Amino acid sequence: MNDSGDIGGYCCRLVVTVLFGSQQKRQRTKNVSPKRLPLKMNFQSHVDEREEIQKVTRDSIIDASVDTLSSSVADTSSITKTDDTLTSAGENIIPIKNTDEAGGHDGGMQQHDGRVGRQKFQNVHLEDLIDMIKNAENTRVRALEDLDKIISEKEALQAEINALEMKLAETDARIRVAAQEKIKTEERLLVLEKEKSLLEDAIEDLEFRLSVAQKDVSELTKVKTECRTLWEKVENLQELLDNATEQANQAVKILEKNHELRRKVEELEAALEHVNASKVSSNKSEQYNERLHQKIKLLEERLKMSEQEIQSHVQLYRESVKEFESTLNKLEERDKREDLGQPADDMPWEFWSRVLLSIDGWLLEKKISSDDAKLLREMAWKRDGRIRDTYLACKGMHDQEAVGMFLKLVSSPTRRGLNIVHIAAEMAPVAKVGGLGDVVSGLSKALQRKGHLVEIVLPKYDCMEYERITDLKALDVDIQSYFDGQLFKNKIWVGTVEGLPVYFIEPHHPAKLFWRGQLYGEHDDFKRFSFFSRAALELLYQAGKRPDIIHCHDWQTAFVAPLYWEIYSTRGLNSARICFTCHNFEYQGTTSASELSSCGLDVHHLKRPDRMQDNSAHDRINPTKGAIVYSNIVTTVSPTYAQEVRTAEGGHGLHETLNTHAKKFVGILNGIDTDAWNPSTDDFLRFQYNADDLKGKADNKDSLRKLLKLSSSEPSQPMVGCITRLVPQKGVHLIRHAIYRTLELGGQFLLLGSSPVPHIQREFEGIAKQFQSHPDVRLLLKYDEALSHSIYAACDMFIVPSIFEPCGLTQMIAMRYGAVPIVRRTGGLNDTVFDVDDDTIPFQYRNGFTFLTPNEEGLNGAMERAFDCYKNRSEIWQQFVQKVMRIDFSWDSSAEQYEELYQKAVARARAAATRV
Ligand SMILES: Nc1ncnc2c1ncn2[C@@H]1O[C@H](COP(=O)(O)OP(=O)(O)O)[C@@H](O)[C@H]1O
Repeated sequence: MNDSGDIGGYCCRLVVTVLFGSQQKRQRTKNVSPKRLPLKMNFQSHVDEREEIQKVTRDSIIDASVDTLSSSVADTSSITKTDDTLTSAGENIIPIKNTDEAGGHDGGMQQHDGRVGRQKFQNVHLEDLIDMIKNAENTRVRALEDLDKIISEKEALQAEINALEMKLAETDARIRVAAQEKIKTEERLLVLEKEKSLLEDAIEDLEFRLSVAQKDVSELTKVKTECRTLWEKVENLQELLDNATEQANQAVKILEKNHELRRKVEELEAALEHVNASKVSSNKSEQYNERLHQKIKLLEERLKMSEQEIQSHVQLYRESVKEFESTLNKLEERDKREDLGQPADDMPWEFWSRVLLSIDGWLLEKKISSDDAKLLREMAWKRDGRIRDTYLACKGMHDQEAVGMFLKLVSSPTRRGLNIVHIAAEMAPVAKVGGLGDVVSGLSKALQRKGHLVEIVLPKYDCMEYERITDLKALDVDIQSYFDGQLFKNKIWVGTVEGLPVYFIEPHHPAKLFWRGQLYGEHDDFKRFSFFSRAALELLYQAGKRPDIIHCHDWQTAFVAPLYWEIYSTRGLNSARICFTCHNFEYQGTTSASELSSCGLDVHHLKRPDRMQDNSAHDRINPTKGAIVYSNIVTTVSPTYAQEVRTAEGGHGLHETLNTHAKKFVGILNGIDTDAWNPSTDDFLRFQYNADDLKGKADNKDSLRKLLKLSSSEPSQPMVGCITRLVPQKGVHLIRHAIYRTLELGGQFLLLGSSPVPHIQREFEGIAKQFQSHPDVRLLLKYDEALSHSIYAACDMFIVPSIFEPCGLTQMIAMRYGAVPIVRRTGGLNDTVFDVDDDTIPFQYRNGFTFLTPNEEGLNGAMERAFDCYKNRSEIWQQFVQKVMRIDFSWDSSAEQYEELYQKAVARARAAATRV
């Protein structure tokens, strides 16, 4: 068993050796690239290889069998030697026995190999031999079977290789096709690029045509706008014509009066003659005679004056008619051209050259001034449509007439918007104490929207809201202005506030005039603001500005009016007309006369009853009075207040002055800045809301209650608000009473305000302390813009119980935020709030609760009616809230009235200039 097993093991090793060798070869074959070996050669090598393997295997087996047989036969006792013998049968067989032993016997074994084999062979039994041969034969058969398997595997691999080579060939072919296609694609690409560049050219061409078309459209729009402007002009002129007709009627009346006067003179002369004839020589008759002469003289003077007046009316009338006709002519011309569809810039260059030559000709012939010629030339260079229209309209006219038409282009009041400069001490939101600040910015914004150039000059206070000024910067220039006999430097800062251009003046004055931590209330306010007024005019003068209107406000800048006419107009700053608005006649800025000279005004010249002397204290001067006397337009902030101040009770001593200047005095109701005061966009509010959706209002009320630690147990508990300066004018005793009355009526009360009057401030501090942890009352004695917005939004009712009120803004703001006003019927309150129960007022205008008598009973009545409606007729109240929120309190219509006043003043000035 052992022997056969050994031989079997040997044969197995042999097969393993053969397989191993063949596998190595297979691996080598696999690694050969089919590309490098041609297909035929490859196949041949496999055949050869197969034969070689079969041969080698056969030989090896036979040799091995014989050798093994020999060695087995030679030494059956010593099986260990078999391994040494086997080593010589094949290089690939690994000896199992110790190699040292094997090595030691190597040489000797080879020498006597055959001899020993034969000896062994003779000793072997035949049966064993046959078994061995059989075994060897079996092994050989198995080896051959394995070989066949290997060969068939190899063939399969070869087939795979062949298939891969086929695929490779196919891929090569595809690559070739693809290369050809690539060439074709490149050709197509070239064609497409050509097409693209053609398309680009076409697009460029189209864009060019589009831009031309857009230009045409914009020209058309321009023409339309101009047409609209011209129609507006016609309307204006129609108005002028109406005015002029009225003036003419007046002139006729004056003429009639004149006739009457002349008749009387004649009668008197006749009487005189009669007296002379009767030769009465008594003293009495002489005196009578004298008086008659004086009367005649007086009457003749009056006659002369009224004739002059008539002349000026007639002159104005003629000018208006002429202007009207010329505008009409222009319009007709334009209409004709527009009918022909002529575009605005369609005039050939030849045309513009002719226009320029005409202007030059008139200049050389001294028919127009060089300034006018410059302006007209500039218009012609710019191919201005107006100069083209005028030129066309002048065809066939005499030179004189044509020149007149052209000059109107450079002096026409409707030629452009006005340049309006406000000089003021306040401007919301950067420097605001009260309504004045709101008016300056609100009116300016509205005028700016109407196309006017509006600029504002303010002092540069240290305590301004600087973060509300955009692009604030100091100019690299100092403006020197006169004060107290010397020149002081002023640094000029510029920046925009609410989109308006603002100049801030910072005086380099040792008294640090505007570094006081507050706008007003300083002991030297007169000095501070007279300095500022002068510096502001100096700025306009040195900047070479030619404003049409300089608008000054309240006594702080009232000095501007006399300074302008007494000093600056004679220096050349004379293009403007002065408008003065008094926001409150209670504050007039009177002071001892000597102080006036500091700003350069001549006290002796001005301290006169008809100029700046105060009407009650004759040793004092009154800047407000000075502005009334020296301004071309004087306004106040509501029609009712304008009436009130013309009475002895309401005029604060200026009623006579106002009556003397009644012709130029008018009350125009303030508006409110509806952008700044808008509950649907107000950033100060936690919840925005509008008339159609009032939920936000209730939410604001709730949130403010929590903020101020007021009771919020009853959401519908009415809240009454009041935001005000605490000064006697505002009815402080009624405000105080309203707090208690509100509690009695079951409401909550909120007061935001502070007082410049120490005893009032103290009194309210006491009340605030009393209610400091009350669930229904809170007094906030400070100025707080953000909080004011929250209070307007949270309140259901708002009280303004003023003793007098020039206009009042808080009632209008309150209504815009849905708080129903309870006000005293005075001044602007009378013009803005109409009682719900007043049958004399059309229903649609009724918007609040009013009372007339400024006492507790009066206020109680209005408050009780308001509470009753709120509590018992909630649906009506809701509608009421929506109604007041929708009222238009914008500046639009008020700005229009100012605009009209400005235009008329400017037109009068120009008419006067042409007469001169
Ligand atoms: N304490 C305050 N905090 C915030 N704003 C106030 C305060 N007092 C008044 N205002 C605001 O000042 C303006 C008052 O204008 P107005 O009613 O014309 O009164 P006046 O100009 O007489 O002070 C309003 O815009 C009001 O909201």
